[in-house]
Amino acid sequence: MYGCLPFDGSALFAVPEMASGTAAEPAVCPGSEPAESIVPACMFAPDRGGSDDPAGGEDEDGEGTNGEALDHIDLSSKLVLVSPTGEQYDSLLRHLRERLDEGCGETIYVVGMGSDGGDYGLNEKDTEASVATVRSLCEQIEADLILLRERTDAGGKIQDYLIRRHVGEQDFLEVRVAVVGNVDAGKSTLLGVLTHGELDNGRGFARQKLFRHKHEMESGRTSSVGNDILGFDQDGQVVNKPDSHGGGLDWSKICEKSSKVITFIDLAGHEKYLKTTVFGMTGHLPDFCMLMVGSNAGIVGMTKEHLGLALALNVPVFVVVTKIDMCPANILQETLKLLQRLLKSPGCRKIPVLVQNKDDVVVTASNFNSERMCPIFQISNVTGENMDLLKMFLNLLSPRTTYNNDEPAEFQIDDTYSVPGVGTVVSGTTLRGLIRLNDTLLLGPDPLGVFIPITVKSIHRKRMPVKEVHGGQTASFALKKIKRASIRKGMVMVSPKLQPQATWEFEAEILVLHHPTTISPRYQAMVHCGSIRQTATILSMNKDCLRTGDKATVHFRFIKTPEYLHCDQKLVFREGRTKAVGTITKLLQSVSTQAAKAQQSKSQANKKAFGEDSGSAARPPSPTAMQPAVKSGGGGRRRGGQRHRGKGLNVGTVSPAVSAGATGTA
Ligand SMILES: Nc1nc2c(ncn2[C@@H]2O[C@H](COP(=O)(O)OP(=O)(O)OP(=O)(O)O)[C@@H](O)[C@H]2O)c(=O)[nH]1
Repeated sequence: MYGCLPFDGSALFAVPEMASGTAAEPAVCPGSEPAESIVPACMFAPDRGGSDDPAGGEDEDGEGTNGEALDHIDLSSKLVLVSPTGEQYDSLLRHLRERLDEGCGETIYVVGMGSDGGDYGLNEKDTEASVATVRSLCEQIEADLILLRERTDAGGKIQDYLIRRHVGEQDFLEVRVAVVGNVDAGKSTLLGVLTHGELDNGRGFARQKLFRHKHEMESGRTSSVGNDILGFDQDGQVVNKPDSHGGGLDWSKICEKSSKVITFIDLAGHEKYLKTTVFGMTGHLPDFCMLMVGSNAGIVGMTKEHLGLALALNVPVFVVVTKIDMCPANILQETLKLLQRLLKSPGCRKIPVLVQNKDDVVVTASNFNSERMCPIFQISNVTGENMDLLKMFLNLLSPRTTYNNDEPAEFQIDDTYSVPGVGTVVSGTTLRGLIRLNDTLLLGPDPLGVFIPITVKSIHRKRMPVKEVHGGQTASFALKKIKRASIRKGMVMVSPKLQPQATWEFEAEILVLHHPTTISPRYQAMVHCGSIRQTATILSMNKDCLRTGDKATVHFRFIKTPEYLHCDQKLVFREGRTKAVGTITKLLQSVSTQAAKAQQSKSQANKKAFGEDSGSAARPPSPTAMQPAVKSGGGGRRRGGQRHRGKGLNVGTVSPAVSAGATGTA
């Protein structure tokens, strides 16, 4: 299970040693002088062939430059686009369609390169003919063709194009980028500069536009999960136009004009707000993580912590080094050197790549999904240096979640609101499937594990009313006849076809990243899993105790309410400085829907009998009513994630009984 984590322990949380052979050390490109041996982007250019790719990353599926080699029709020559036969044309069309599906509607297409070992590059006439073929393919698919870069090789011209499928007038591609980094790294400032198009003054001017709470305004620190959007039109130009009076942004206008919208999930840098940062990383499902590092401060504070979190959750990371306007050259070099050591260390195993020009942007963006590459930008929010490279890179990022409208719908709730005149509104992310206006979904689980039918009365995407949303898109729904108080973060709305069940207990394979002493059964800490955030107790594990760096199979139980979980979901288990990451492997005690409903009717009948107010309905069940023997230890978790001493939790008797009697498990 851990094979899939690009992580081998707590190495990130100690001062990293110089990487010893974790990544190839290719020669530095002439003309570039990056710090020590940061890999120049040209090492990733497709024209170097697979064998000397420092990522060891020849195309996993054996495809050539434009994905040709999969069927029996030979498309390997660079000349195939010049004048393809009918069969070749159909095959090219099919492959392009597949690639657009994989890339959620986008792909980078290279003209003038084959995979048959011949010289790269085409003469003027062949280039023109090839581009005409690609243009015709794009017309068939209803996609735009945008030239990204042109270069020459032995055989002539090579051109890289962005092919982007047309989206409906109200539609746009959505990419979510989590913004993390230590306090003062310049996160909010960069977002202010990107989304409002005005440079900073070095004294907090740009970030003022983003602060959401009064105390943030006063302290200058981000405490909440903030969302900011940056729209790009078909040609990759930024469409954000702040209001000339208040400086605000009209999200609907941005979305209307955009073919791609980047949503930044601005997360707090201060350790005090780590809980919110973890929630943002797990609950808001970022496609990518932008790790910000102040060039003058270097790798300090929460930098490693945030990087570790992104790695544990398998979110590809790129780094933005800020404040290069005020940083002496030697300090900047030192920061880059430490950064590359950290990225190449055994705990990370990334390949740092310095992005210095537009070519580098194209190369890094087209290879970024490999997860091992880590592009590094050096920018100034004050002078705007290299901001164009960062914007170009953002425009080339494609969402990582592919969606299939035929799958049953699942929507995870990460926030709730009471909107005057509208009622209860829930916001979150559509994990899969398609949700349309007036669809009936099941909302839950409530504290008894029950899901109730609910009709979607209105849908908003980025504050814009829409008729449907699909997998990978965030949205908010107005819900009728339900109180905000009865909905909590972590609940879901799913298609009735899924027959959802809530789970009290689950098994996960975890890796302890850091713990000051040892973790043993009865230890309690906060489980973050998707938008679920609830304390859970360790009931048992396959080792006596766990220390930093240990892996184990652990049996957890939520202390308050059952949750809707899936196998293979990633989780973070944390309390103070203790951190573990893992993957759910088994759902152990799901709530039987019938039993939960019976319990619900019983409690409603009791309430009527005793004349109780309906507001008190949602009380968590006594665990003994739902399953054998677990007591919550007298009401909830103790502070500080301490082990529960004493009688409250009879682990010895619970575990075997639960495992054996796990009826209705998934
Ligand atoms: N000279 C210079 N100053 C910058 C740059 N980027 C940010 N600053 C300044 O650095 C300070 C901190 O920036 P913030 O954007 O608040 O930092 P942050 O990472 O969002 O901090 P938290 O919200 O607390 O996590 C502000 O005074 C900015 O004006 C830059 O590129 N150059």
